[in-house]
Amino acid sequence: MELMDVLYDKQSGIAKITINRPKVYNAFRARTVQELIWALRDAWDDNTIGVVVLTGAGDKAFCTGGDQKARTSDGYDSSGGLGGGIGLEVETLHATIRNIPKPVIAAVNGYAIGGGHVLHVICDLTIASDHAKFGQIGPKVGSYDAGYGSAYLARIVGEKKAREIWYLCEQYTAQEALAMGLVNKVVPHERLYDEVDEWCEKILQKSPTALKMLKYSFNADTAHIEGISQLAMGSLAMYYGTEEALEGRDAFAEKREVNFRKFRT
Ligand SMILES: CC(C)(COP(=O)(O)OP(=O)(O)OC[C@H]1O[C@@H](n2cnc3c(N)ncnc32)[C@H](O)[C@@H]1OP(=O)(O)O)[C@@H](O)C(=O)NCCC(=O)NCCSC(=O)CCC(=O)c1ccccc1C(=O)O
Repeated sequence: MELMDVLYDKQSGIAKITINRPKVYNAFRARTVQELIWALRDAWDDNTIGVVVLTGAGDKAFCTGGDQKARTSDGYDSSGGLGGGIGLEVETLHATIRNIPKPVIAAVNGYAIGGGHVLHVICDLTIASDHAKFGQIGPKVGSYDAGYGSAYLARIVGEKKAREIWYLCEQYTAQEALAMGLVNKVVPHERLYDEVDEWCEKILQKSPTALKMLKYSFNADTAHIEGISQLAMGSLAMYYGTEEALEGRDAFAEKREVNFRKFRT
């Protein structure tokens, strides 16, 4: 597959996948999602690869979720990919990160917001730069991920915190994320990739079959969330066409205050 939105590099047992759309803070469009799935599948099939690193290009962002500028009145512009319900094959991307039988490390180099936050949540491990910021933003921009974004997040940070994250849509510092168990380690920004390499080296010294079975065991306990995710994305596809959701999208595009009060009648 010709890669336009993603950089993909394989070296010494490590597959590094970089979302490369820094102008939009590494937001993903349909094509980006397809390329991410392709790269993950390549790493899955390649027996020389023992660990996968997911990160974002530049200094500002890991990933800020769906590209709001590619959002039409019935979901995201799907012209660059298979599309489906919401115009992005996000369910397949999530399932691929979950099911690839190798650890996936999120190297969070900046904002991990919205659907970008969900990506790091699903990864096996997260190492964060000390200037990374974390949060969900869907209810502010007329969107939600009520699959892994809510149910699996609650497994990680607990029900109260997960509800706070979604209901208030605040941003959290890397240290706050560490305190709530959302990330494994915080390092000075300039050390991020050295630290990630060290974690990869430690993983590469371990038995691949043991790691694979452990990953499947961890996954089994939350496997039902895949079904919730399909329902969530199906409902999201219907929600995206509503005036309420479009108000969120338009307010972001027009850089103005959102007005959801009119929908509370
Ligand atoms: C990340 C911000 C908080 C950073 O703010 P700030 O530092 O002030 O920078 P900005 O000037 O806002 O941004 C710089 C530049 O980048 C553009 N940009 C940033 N994010 C996006 C984006 N997601 N899409 C398109 N463009 C983006 C921004 O417009 C600026 O460019 P200009 O040319 O100067 O205008 C802030 O940027 C921010 O809040 N971004 C919005 C993030 C967002 O709305 N993401 C989608 C959230 S939807 C969600 O959370 C739930 C849904 C979900 O998880 C999901 C599930 C399934 C499919 C898709 C999604 C999904 O994520 O939509």
